Amino acid sequence: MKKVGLIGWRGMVGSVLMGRMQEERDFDHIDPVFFTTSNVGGKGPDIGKDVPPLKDANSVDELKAMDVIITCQGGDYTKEVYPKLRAAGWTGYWIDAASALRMKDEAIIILDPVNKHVIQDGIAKGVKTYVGGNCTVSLMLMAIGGLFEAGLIEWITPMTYQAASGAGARNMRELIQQMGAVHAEVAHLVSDPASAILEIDRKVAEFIRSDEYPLEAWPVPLAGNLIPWIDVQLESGQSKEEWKAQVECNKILGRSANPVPIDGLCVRVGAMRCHSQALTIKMTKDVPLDEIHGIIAAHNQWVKVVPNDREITMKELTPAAVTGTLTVPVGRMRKLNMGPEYLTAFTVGDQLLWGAAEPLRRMLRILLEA
Ligand SMILES: NC(=O)C1=CN([C@@H]2O[C@H](COP(=O)(O)OP(=O)(O)OC[C@H]3O[C@@H](n4cnc5c(N)ncnc54)[C@H](OP(=O)(O)O)[C@@H]3O)[C@@H](O)[C@H]2O)C=CC1
Ligand SMILES: N[C@@H](CC(=O)OP(=O)(O)O)C(=O)O
Repeated sequence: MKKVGLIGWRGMVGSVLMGRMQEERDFDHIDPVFFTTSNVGGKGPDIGKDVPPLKDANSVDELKAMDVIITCQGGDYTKEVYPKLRAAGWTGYWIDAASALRMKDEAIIILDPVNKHVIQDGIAKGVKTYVGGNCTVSLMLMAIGGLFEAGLIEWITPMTYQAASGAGARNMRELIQQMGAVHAEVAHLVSDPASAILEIDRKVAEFIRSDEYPLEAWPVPLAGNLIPWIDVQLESGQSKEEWKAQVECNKILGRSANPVPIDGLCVRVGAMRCHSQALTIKMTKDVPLDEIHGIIAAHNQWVKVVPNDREITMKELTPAAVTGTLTVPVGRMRKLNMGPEYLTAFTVGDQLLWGAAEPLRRMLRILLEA
């Protein structure tokens, strides 16, 4: 059995990965070795079979003994350890959730329901580095991969509504604290039917702007607010999250030399772990909506076409409905007033599952089957 080193397994993405690997019985097919940056020699997780004590995730010698390494430890760890490991002559498979290596020539971005041919080509050519894509990018491709495959996309503008989980566990906790603090500030007025709504609103607005509002993980308030900037600022005026859409999407599709233009705005909202996106798509030709539905639905087993109906949309096309599932619903599809080639769509997906953990474990399975 292949020796598979797991790093970052107790973090948020890592815990989701561990849960999925247990559900799919991935551990039956590998010899797992768990690493740590903080508790060397400690007890490994309970996965239903014996595992050795935790090994040092910074030890190149320990890591070199692995056939495959899967890491969800983060970009700083990757930047520190990966070059040393390769320089030491390690030729094993490196599977990573962090963005650090995504755009390197030696790496393939993995999303096998969309680019299994690119992955299999890579394995055949000896590529050893496989990196999960940015969450919004992977979720958009899971939703409308069929339209790309059919060559129906001329360009896309994605406008995102990204959940707190994308910023990490601390940020999720703080969002909840913020929600609670806002409520606590005006709880007595909210529970009094005779109170004036504008008085409540004024107090809430004052509180959100005050120093009392819980604000350590987030740079500015999120609950009762939104943040139209995600990640660092680039010269182009884009945020780095916005820049990733075109470069990563085209790399996943294996068409970086002839890229589909993709550009829009990324916005953080107070959802917990599901990213949503409103897409404006310029199609290469006028295709009837029912055919579009069929093309999208046939692409993979997780995408779900939601009819453009008010009741069904409100029930099925929301973060609350999708969270914790692998289903990627896409709905609100209709032709825009701009013309019959202009399609709009709205899609939602769990950013810790398809957006982070799931492509990693599926890559491991592909390697085990190769
Ligand atoms: N969050 C996201 O949406 C996405 C994240 N990613 C990538 O995955 C990386 C990891 O993200 P994420 O899982 O959110 O990071 P976490 O902060 O949850 O976990 C990272 C590491 O922190 C250490 N750690 C320290 N204290 C704790 C604690 N109390 N509980 C759990 N772990 C702790 C663990 O290392 P140790 O066991 O060695 O101490 C753990 O592996 C990111 O940096 C990013 O590169 C990719 C896609 C999406
Ligand atoms: N930046 C994403 C989360 C993330 O970790 O993305 P990436 O894997 O591209 O760094 C978000 O905030 O929602």
